[in-house]
Amino acid sequence: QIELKHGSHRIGKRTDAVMQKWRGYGLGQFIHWGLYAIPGGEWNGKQYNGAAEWIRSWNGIPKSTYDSLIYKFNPVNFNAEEWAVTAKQMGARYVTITTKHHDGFCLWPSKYTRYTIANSPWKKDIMKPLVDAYDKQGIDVILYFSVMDWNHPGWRYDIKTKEDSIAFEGFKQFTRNQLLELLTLYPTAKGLWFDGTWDKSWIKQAAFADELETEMRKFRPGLIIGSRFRADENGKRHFDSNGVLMGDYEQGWERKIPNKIEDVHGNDWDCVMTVPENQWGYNKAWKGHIKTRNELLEMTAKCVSLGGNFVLNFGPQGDGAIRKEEKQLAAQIGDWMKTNSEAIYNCEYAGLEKQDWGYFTKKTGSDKLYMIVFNVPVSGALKVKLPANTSIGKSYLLAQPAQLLNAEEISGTEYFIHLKNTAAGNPFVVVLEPTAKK
Ligand SMILES: C[C@@H]1N[C@@H](C#Cc2ccccc2)[C@H](O)[C@@H]1O
Repeated sequence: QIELKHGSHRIGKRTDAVMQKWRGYGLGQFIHWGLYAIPGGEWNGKQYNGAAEWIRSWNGIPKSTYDSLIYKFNPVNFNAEEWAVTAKQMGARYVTITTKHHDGFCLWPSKYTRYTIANSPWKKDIMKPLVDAYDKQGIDVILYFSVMDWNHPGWRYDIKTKEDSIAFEGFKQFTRNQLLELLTLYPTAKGLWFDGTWDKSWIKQAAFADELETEMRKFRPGLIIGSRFRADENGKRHFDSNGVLMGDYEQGWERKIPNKIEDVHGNDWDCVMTVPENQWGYNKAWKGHIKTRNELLEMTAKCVSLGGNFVLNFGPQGDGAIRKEEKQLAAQIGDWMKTNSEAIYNCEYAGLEKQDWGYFTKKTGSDKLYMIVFNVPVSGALKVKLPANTSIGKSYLLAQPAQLLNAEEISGTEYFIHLKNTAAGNPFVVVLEPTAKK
């Protein structure tokens, strides 16, 4: 055990109601929107190969040239209600929205910089109508905030000189001011999703970041902050020098999903995922492998089966409209969720051996089990292994509860659930109501 002043301040999961609600969300929406949506992955008429929201950095655009995009930000088709209804129809229970991405452009009229929506042709606050619209749909809001801020003169990748140190002190106060400003302006926000915290300059701020996290939690009791915000005094991120999770949930699952329960170390976590391979901001070219509805449903089921949430990213266009492909996916996912969300919402890891046909989830606070089936075996028989003292009381399709399925006991703990219809097609859910063995 290494003595730490700025490591994790809690062992084990948070048990309060706010975090218990977070744990049961199952499915969320991520929104990446900002100036980068205007070029949309193109510059001087040429597609560039990186992530659309990194075009300023990876495409080597001069600061003043990129910054002048602010004068073009006038999203005439922005409709907060429409975004929130799209998320509602998809079945999202929470949304994470970029308030400020790495380029430093603020979607709210911050007092601490001119590089905000207030100085764009749009002028008006974007965050307030969004927070209100999602609140109205009963979807909890998490505010994404990039600590790394390429626009601010005080930002440094590392602190090497006295000048760096003086500049970065100013930047640290700017960061604190903006975070307290966001918590003040949008008091219904349930959490902060931090990004851009990997550079040495920030990693060296263990004490400052620890104090700031404590201050934010005092300012907004119940605030949810993930493992990506700060490092401990040895520079350890996500997990401190004793291997204990920093923050309230693991934020490392970006565009990747754990494979087995051991990978999540008994922590809360969510996976944030793009529809294309690696585009968070709007990219005009809907290119490379675009994940299908079934792929995204399987990712959702896999995340919930391993005790996490799945957060799907949307990158609205520069004019504020959500692209049609994303709207279609939201509707297709929502269609499936209409029938099957009982196996996703307020569900957790079932503690059963994974089988080839798909994923188990278990209703929190109940013994009810769900089998989310993606791969129907040619035998039509779905294998289930239960704990020794448990048998299957009832089994049926969630979509047709009246039609009981035959659960054949193969051995003391193994059963086959025999499907009546083995036609492949849509993923479906079988419900198991276990009972104690007589
Ligand atoms: C949630 C996602 N994190 C951001 C990133 C990144 C990144 C990309 C390359 C190397 C290191 C970090 C993406 O721009 C998006 O906001």
